[in-house]
Amino acid sequence: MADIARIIETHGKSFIVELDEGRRYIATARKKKTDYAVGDRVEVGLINEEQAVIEKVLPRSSLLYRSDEWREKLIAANVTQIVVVLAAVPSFYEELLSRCLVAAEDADIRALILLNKADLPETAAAHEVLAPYHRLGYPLLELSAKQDVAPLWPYLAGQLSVFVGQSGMGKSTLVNALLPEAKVRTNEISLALDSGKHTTTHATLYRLPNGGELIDSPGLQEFGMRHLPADRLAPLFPEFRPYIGQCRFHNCRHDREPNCALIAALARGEILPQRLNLLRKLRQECGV
Ligand SMILES: Nc1nc2c(ncn2[C@@H]2O[C@H](COP(=O)(O)OP(=O)(O)OP(=O)(O)O)[C@@H](O)[C@H]2O)c(=O)[nH]1
Ligand SMILES: [Zn+2]
Repeated sequence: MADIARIIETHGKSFIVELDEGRRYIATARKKKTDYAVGDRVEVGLINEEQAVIEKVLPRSSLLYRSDEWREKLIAANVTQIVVVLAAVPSFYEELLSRCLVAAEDADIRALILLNKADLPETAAAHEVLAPYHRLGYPLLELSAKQDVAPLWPYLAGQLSVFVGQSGMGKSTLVNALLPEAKVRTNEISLALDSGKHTTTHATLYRLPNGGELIDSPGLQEFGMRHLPADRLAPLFPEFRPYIGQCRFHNCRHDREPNCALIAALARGEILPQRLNLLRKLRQECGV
């Protein structure tokens, strides 16, 4: 009978899987075309004390992935929350945040906007930029990973959270502060699996002392969403939902059409220009 395990680390085509009782194995996929993500529950065949083969993936409650022109890349499976780590310095891409929020809506999971480096004086200006997103209904938490991560604990309890962020936002500092036994980060198996590669691009799942779990994913610079059908995009912006179906043309691109409900809402100051622009951009990326 096959054993059920969870993927807790991904290293390219190699994985570390953990059985429910806690035993860990290095695993590879039976099939050539691997499409597994950290957080996936999988059926495995055990080869010996250290190695296993992944036979198949079990149904996922959620899946986060990104796609550019050429390929799709899985970010994490079965997560219940995406934590977008931002900081005032270096500056962050507001559009990347918005894309993460759209991805969270699509995956039907929570999103938390985390403004790190609150000890820096530039944080007040960054907070101003983020306040409109908070008004859309997304929680916004300000803290300093270097000083105190305690305010974050209540948000993580009972959730499987994936931390995403651009390089330099302090994601590693944050994860290390949440995991006092940070030596797990550089366990020997992981180092062996990464050897010979220029960068460590792996994602890792950690258990937190308060019952939550977190996935530390590689730095995110781009978030392509070509996989989303154009007609499904607008509802992923919660503040656009009241206007959907109100445009004159049912296939409105919300671009230059007359009697577009979103353009009218923008003119009345009811929606943000950068959000409508992102919707248009995502539609264009889909080729519509
Ligand atoms: N002032 C201040 N600096 C911080 C804080 N958290 C992290 N930093 C600094 O920000 C820089 C980047 O932190 P990292 O944790 O390496 O950032 P990262 O997001 O993991 O970036 P990559 O490793 O490039 O993916 C480091 O110099 C940290 O010391 C904070 O709360 N306050
Ligand atoms: Zn329209």
